[in-house]
Amino acid sequence: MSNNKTAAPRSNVAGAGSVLSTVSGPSDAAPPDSLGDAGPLADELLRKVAGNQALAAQMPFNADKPFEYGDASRQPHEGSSNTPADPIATASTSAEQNSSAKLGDMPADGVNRTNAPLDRVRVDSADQVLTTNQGVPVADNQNSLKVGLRGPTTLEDFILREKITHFDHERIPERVVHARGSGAHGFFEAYEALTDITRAAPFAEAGKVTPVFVRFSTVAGERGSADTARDVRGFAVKFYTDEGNWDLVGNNLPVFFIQDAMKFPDLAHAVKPEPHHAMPQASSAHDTFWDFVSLMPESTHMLVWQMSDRAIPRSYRTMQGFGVHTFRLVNAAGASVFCKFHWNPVAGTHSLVWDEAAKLMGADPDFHRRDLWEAIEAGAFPQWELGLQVFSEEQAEQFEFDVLDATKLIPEELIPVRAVGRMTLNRNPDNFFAETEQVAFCTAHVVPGIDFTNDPLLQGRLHSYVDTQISRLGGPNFHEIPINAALAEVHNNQRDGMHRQAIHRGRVNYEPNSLGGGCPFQAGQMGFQSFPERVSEDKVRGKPEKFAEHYAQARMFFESQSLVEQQHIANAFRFELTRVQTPAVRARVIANLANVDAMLATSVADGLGMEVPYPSSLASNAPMPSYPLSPALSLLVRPGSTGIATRRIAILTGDGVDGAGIEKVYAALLSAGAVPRLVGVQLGTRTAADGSRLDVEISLEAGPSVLYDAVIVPDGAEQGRLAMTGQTVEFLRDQYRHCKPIFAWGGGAALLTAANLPSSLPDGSDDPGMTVATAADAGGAFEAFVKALAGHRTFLRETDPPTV
Ligand code: HEM
Repeated sequence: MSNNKTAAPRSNVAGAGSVLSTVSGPSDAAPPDSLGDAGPLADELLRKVAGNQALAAQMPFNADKPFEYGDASRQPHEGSSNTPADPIATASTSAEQNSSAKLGDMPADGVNRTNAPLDRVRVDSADQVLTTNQGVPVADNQNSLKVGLRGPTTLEDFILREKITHFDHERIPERVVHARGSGAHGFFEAYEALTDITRAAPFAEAGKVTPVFVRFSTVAGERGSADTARDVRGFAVKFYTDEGNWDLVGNNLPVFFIQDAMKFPDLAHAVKPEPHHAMPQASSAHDTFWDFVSLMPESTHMLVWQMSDRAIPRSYRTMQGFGVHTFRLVNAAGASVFCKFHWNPVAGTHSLVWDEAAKLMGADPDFHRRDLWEAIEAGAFPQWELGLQVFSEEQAEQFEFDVLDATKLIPEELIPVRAVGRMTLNRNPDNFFAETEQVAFCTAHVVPGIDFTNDPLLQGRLHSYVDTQISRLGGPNFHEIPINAALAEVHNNQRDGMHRQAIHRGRVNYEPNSLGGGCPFQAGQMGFQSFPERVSEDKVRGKPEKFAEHYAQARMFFESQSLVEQQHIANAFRFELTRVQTPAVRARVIANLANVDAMLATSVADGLGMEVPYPSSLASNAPMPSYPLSPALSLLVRPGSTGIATRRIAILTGDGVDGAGIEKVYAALLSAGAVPRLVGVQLGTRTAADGSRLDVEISLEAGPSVLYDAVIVPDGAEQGRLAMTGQTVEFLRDQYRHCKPIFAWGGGAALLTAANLPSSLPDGSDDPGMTVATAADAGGAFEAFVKALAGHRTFLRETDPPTV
């Protein structure tokens, strides 16, 4: 590496002058030759960063600038430049960039409906006098009232008693399922009017904007459990529509374990910690879960999904969402079609690998919560397209499966997904408890234009949610909690109950009446009208014949996966069943898998040291349907369109590194929206080879490999010495093992050698995720690294069992 301090800056980095001025090293330091040949991509990125003071301010090349772990600390939630005080302004900017929508357009009455229910109740206590809950100013919040300084505390001390009493009652029951979650505000914007198929308000016209609140969750773990457990993720969206709240309470998998609500309590009991010792936490890898599902072959399709990488998403931002059930859409004329709802992430579908997910549970149990929060704070607003699969009842009758069976999906190749709008999450909650914890979703919350089908799982859900919320939220009035309150006006004759907030006036709380002006009146045709489906059947307990086929779609799903995804599924079954102590349970699961795919059953059985048992008997005599492969079911077909934005990159930094080279790489990554971090053995200032100083932002101990999507090992004569620290070697080996892009230039390559990382793939071919360059070639190599980063991972590195 050249460190020519007297040379003039090279022309291709001259644009970075304003950034370079923040360097605390010698003022005559010139950019090094190594990255001077950074190439057009890096040049363009550097030009961007040079003109962007906000980015420049994030550069860690000034020893006086304090840095803390976490991006949120750089962009304070309140009043940050990325979080305008008026979220409508944010929404406008974002929407204008993404479409022709006019989100700034307020209704004629000028009411900001996006935040109205929350604005009413926001409290900011800064610079205010401390009071009791009765508004009495508190003179001393440090000392209780005593008889003498060393005497007993008086019962009279109402200030102490009020404070402690409130504290004693601060916890409410957690959700019986989906207890662990994270929420965000945003808006949905329709691409076009869908009035031909539904009168639902969000689809009334192109560009129509509807505020939303979204809560993502895991299912099995308790409220304080880790985010990256292998689990289904909840994906619940509350649309605050002009005609009341519509809750689309979905998951990130399009099918479910069971067909009938009757079995839901059993399913939840089986997967939750076992009742005698309350273990394991947030894990399906235990006997009671697999015992139950092995006896419920209808769960087989869902199990293959749950063992897939979809159950360990990289981020909430990179997972799909599904309404799961078949719903009805109804237009103003009363005509109805069936519909399945899909959310497709603009950032693409990306997942963790299991070893990484397991390590993340310790390294950062809040990994997904933090990721969502930081992305929104940083202005990288997560987005999803809403897609509809619309089909008629006549079409449904032709399908080989029953659309009322939630263990089946409709292949996209059979009914295409039509993109109808986009959801953007652009504001974090102000208060976790008030918003994310108290939000109450319910499948029964539909609006005119959306209706139910007879799916027996959905029908049970219609009851369950409000029922549980009455106990979780302490009575029947939780619809008045601001996060749950409709933006549409609410008028009815319901009164009283625990925690009633509204003060209804007048003597009339019944209808019809003549004393209150007859109000509120019924809306008739304007109101919600259930679709008048004709039903004429015997009352029975049972299921239709098509519900009895449990394996064909599981086979379609498995065989539509790429080889690496198939291997991950087999490995996940092996892991979970290895944790199962009862051999008969393992055998039953594999007997069910034998009906899905022989390779899958054999692979899992091999992994458990078992023979493949005889396939379990089928519940239906009808021939098993044979579905064509459905390529849309692979995660790999949705790379997304946000490039490397929000990816986290560790730059291993020791003394004697190529300081100017690091600075250029850092600037280029920042400019592309990525999140580079200088990672070192410990915090403090490092002196680069050119004498400039670099502030290590996080230590290897506090910022282990799993927190990063990629690693860069810059040039430096002493970089190889970093390998003397076990943490560095572990860091690099985990990056390699988790198939992440690795970029080293110049002396940095010595560290890869010291960590014993293979230089080629197991089959001997070049590893596209491993970019090693001489100092002179580093610029071009950086582009290759960025390409690998956009491609996420190099799964071809994987061996089973791992050799690294
Ligand atoms: C009969 C079947 C089901 C029953 C009885 C049931 C019941 C429940 C209950 C009691 C809760 C806690 C609600 C609360 O305390 O606010 C819940 C949460 C949730 N359920 Fe279900 N569930 C069922 C099936 C499903 C299915 C099939 C899906 C996905 C399509 C789903 C998605 C969710 C989600 C996303 C949440 C969390 C909502 C939030 O973030 O607050 N559930 N479920």
